[in-house]
Amino acid sequence: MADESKKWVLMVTAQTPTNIAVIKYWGKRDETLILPVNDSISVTLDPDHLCTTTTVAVGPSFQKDRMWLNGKEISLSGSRFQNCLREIRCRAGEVEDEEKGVKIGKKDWENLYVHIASYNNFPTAAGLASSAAGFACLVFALAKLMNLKEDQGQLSAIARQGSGSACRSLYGGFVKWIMGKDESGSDSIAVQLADEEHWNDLVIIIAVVSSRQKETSSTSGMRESVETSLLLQHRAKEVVPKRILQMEEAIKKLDFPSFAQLACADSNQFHAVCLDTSPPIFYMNDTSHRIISYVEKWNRSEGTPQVAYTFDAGPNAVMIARNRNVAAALLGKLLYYFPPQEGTDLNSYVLGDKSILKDVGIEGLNDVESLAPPPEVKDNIPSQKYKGDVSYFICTKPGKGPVLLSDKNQALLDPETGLPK
Ligand SMILES: Nc1ncnc2c1ncn2[C@@H]1O[C@H](COP(=O)(O)OP(=O)(O)OP(=O)(O)O)[C@@H](O)[C@H]1O
Ligand SMILES: C[C@@](O)(CCOP(=O)(O)OP(=O)(O)O)CC(=O)O
Repeated sequence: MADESKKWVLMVTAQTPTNIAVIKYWGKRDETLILPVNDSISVTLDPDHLCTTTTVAVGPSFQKDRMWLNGKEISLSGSRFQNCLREIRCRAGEVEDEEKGVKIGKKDWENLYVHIASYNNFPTAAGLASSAAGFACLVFALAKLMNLKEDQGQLSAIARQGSGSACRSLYGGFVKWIMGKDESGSDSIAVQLADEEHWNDLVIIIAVVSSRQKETSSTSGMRESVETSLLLQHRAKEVVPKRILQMEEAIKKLDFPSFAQLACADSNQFHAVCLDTSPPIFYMNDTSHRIISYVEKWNRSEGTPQVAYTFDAGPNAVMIARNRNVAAALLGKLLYYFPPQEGTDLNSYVLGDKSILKDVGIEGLNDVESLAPPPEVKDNIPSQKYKGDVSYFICTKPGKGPVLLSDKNQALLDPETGLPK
């Protein structure tokens, strides 16, 4: 290794997307290694709208491993962080930086500490899978810094040990997490089914539903389901294996009706498993249920599915529209039912790809107020509005996998000190 009295810091910055499962992971067969009871399939979301940026650094002056999340120092003592760090360190390779005169041998990594700074461009722990993007980014960035020779699949097996769903964020587009059979977990990895260009008609609208922080984390919720739900056993053994094959086929053929039918059914079954858990777990709320009814009614009135919905362990709705025209119509309907609270401006109510607003013909709040009631419900139920029940919407699309950011200005750590900027 280079002269330790010399001050040097080597850094890598990466950006990693989050993902939403369309066939859900719910239940572990091994809690420590995070091995699931069934395969799952997800769509990676566009990192322009939802992503984690992480800078990792190494330097001889660092006294211990440290991490800052969204500007605040957090502890790395938890077993999930420790497992990821251990798995990466033991695979670290040689690194040479001629410019800085630094040479790090394989063995040197055991005596070097890392600094990690990470930033989520969306709310952390709000049910938007920050842990998925976060752990995937941590593993991806450290693997680059430490020159791991492992391929993306092997990296996904390390990210999996931070948070199960994180393994799917190592790729863009459509991703399958293969549950694997091996007790070591070596075959429980993510693979890409299709890249983000494959089905580029799809548009995704997320309704972030107002709620208190969730009472049951995914980790403890799925543990309770494994212990008490018979439906979970049936789902993992009989239902998901068939659905996985059908979903793969639907994605391959760009078959939206099948895709939507499978995604909605799987989300509903996952929430049924939560209800079948003792004591029952309620992740969705009245707003979530309303959104399901609106989408179901609209799909039925059109004769073929226009929009798929899916809900993770929380009340937020993720809606996947078959194309941009449908997404614009969907956003119009959603804004009709869930207008913003007084004092909220449109700019902070619709986030992400705001250009869809123009397609709906909405330029300001006045236009939202004058939206016509969706025709499919006019005669059936009074079209009541639920002002303030949605915190905000995010318009996005399927996106790419992790990338390295070479622009030094995007680094979150100071290149001289290795401390947050
Ligand atoms: N950028 C990040 N880097 C590393 N770890 C992160 C990052 N962001 C979040 N995490 C980890 O994930 C935890 C939050 O996970 P949690 O499952 O509670 O919320 P979520 O992933 O946002 O929501 P959900 O799992 O319901 O979709 C944080 O406490 C932290 O440990
Ligand atoms: C409902 C889900 O979002 C559950 C995600 O669970 P996590 O990956 O957050 O759980 P841990 O592995 O315990 O960290 C479905 C999914 O993403 O497949």
